Amino acid sequence: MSQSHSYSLQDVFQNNGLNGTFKVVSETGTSQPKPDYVDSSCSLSVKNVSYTVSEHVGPWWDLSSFRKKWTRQILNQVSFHVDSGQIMGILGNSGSGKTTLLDAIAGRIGNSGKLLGEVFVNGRKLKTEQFQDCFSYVLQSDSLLSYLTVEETLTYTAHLALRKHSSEAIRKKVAAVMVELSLGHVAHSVIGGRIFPGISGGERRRVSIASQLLQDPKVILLDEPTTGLDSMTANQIVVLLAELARRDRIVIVTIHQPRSELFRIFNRIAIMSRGELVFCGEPEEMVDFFSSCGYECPEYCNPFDFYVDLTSVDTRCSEREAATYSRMHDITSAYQNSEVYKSMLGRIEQSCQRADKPMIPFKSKESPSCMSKLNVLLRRTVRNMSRDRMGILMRLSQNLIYGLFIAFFVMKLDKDVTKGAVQDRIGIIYQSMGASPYTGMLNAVALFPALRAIADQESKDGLYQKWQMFLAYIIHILPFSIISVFIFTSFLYWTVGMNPDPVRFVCFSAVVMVPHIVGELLTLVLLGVVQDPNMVNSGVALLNIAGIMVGSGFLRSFKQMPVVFQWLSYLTFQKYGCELLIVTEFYGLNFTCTPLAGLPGSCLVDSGDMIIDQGYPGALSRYTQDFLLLYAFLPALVILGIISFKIRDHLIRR
Ligand SMILES: Nc1ncnc2c1ncn2[C@@H]1O[C@H](COP(=O)(O)OP(=O)(O)OP(=O)(O)O)[C@@H](O)[C@H]1O
Repeated sequence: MSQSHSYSLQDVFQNNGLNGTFKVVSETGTSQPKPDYVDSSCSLSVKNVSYTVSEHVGPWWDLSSFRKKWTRQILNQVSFHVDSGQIMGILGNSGSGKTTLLDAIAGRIGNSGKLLGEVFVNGRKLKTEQFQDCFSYVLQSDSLLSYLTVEETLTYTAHLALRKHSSEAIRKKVAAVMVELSLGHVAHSVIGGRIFPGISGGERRRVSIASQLLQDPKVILLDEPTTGLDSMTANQIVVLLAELARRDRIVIVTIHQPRSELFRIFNRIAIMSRGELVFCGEPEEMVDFFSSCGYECPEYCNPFDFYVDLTSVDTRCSEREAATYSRMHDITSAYQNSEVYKSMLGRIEQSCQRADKPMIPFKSKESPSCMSKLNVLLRRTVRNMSRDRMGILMRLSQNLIYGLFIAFFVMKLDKDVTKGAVQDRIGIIYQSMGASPYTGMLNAVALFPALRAIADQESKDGLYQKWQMFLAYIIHILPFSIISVFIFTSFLYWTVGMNPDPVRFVCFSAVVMVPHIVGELLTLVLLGVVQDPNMVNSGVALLNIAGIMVGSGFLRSFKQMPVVFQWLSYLTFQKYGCELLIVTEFYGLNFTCTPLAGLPGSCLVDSGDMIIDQGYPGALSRYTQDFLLLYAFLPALVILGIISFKIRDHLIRR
């Protein structure tokens, strides 16, 4: 049943007679009558949800104990019932299982453990594939693009979620959601990030909630929405959530220890400890229940703090642990024998037994086609990046800066063999092939993890799949990669005086482009399956070092290499790239020589063709083939990336 009036903290304090200090015992009788939600348009029942995981007994280096496993109970027979129009707060100390319970309800728990129990919406049992379409889930951390405005953020999300809506309808929807969450005044402000200011933390939280509201969910789950906010802002967020609930929705929110003013904001309060529901009921029922157990909340004491402390298990020493565990256990048993518990079980049965069960209210899900999603993701990523001046500057200049180092070091290439004509040219080729992947890698590590976090969340919301974000990212970096490599090669090639043939310059640039893009692609592929960007950094660096060692033929000629390395060299892009650059630079080049006194044979090499024949026999005839094989690494890595991000779907649970 929806109610039209809105709440503010002030209203709540006044309605409840709460003027700063909290008097639990004397206030219980004066509470306002709760609305009757029995005929609500939606109900959520959670029945006997348990979750267990197997854990190794010992560390991995102690094999005998590592092989043994023990079962850990994370959730134990949790049941509760909520009707629409209600907000339920799940309280509990850290590690009590609040987030796991929310994940279990939302169907996001993954398959690392064993999940038992059932979730019903309107008395109908949810099937596995229905969870995502039924619940909206706001995670503890906001994953938003820093350079977009609030309005843009919501508009792009709406475009990803709602296909059948026209642009005008989406504009109206976004405007309505912004009004509902009081975001109108910051509609054109950028979200902001760690290095530049944007909207406040509370406003960011509201944008995250607004993104979920675009699909008109009936059930909204929020994990710690007040974490990291000052208490005033935290209270405002909870009041706002209560307001959303009053508009015919179910809101379930985990919260550490809210301020006492919020006591009557919640229609249901659940307290968790060690994976068990120690209590779940209305605030007044909670006070009565704990009083009947002999634990009266002292006057002027925050009841949330008091009851959570009372039911927590203190693990600081074994005696305290035994005593507090026993107390928690006694309270849980008392709750399971209480009228509150029985009446809650009755409501679950009532909603499941109803003959005229309403349909399950799914979120609006008119998802666009794969290409349209890719288009929206691409536009969103480009818009975000176009405002990141430092990011663009970094992308465009890093190769050039590297080119400056080389040019400054080499200065001018000589034709005289004894003055480094061969060695300096090979050095430039080695540096161009060996260092370009690093700049690509640095870009990906700096820019992609933020997008990956957003893709993780939005793919869980069913907006698109993670690999689509990967593709959008690749497409949007391509022009930057091409321009940045051309700036690098244009400067280096002509400054140091490489082979002065424009066609060769284009070939040189086209070859150097590949290691740069491969470095970025390889990093993205690994970022799909490895969470830690530092590990990815090290992995790509090592792969690149190994590749240039085996593939270039500079450190050891191919003829001298053990056969296994000769075969391995065919798997490296450096083999084809170096061979191409050697031919591009050395073919048809004639050297001069000033014989060095006391060094007979210093003038043995007189042409570039000799370098090719001796180090890379047949390279000239393989020129086109080498180009094709080099460029084949790009689509191969794109396909690997798609596979990697599909694997990520199974790896990332929350
Ligand atoms: N898949 C899992 N494997 C092993 N342990 C797990 C798994 N999921 C959760 N846990 C453990 O279950 C306990 C409850 O975790 P959960 O994140 O639900 O707690 P919480 O109440 O939300 O804590 P906090 O308030 O600190 O976020 C923790 O000790 C956590 O380490």
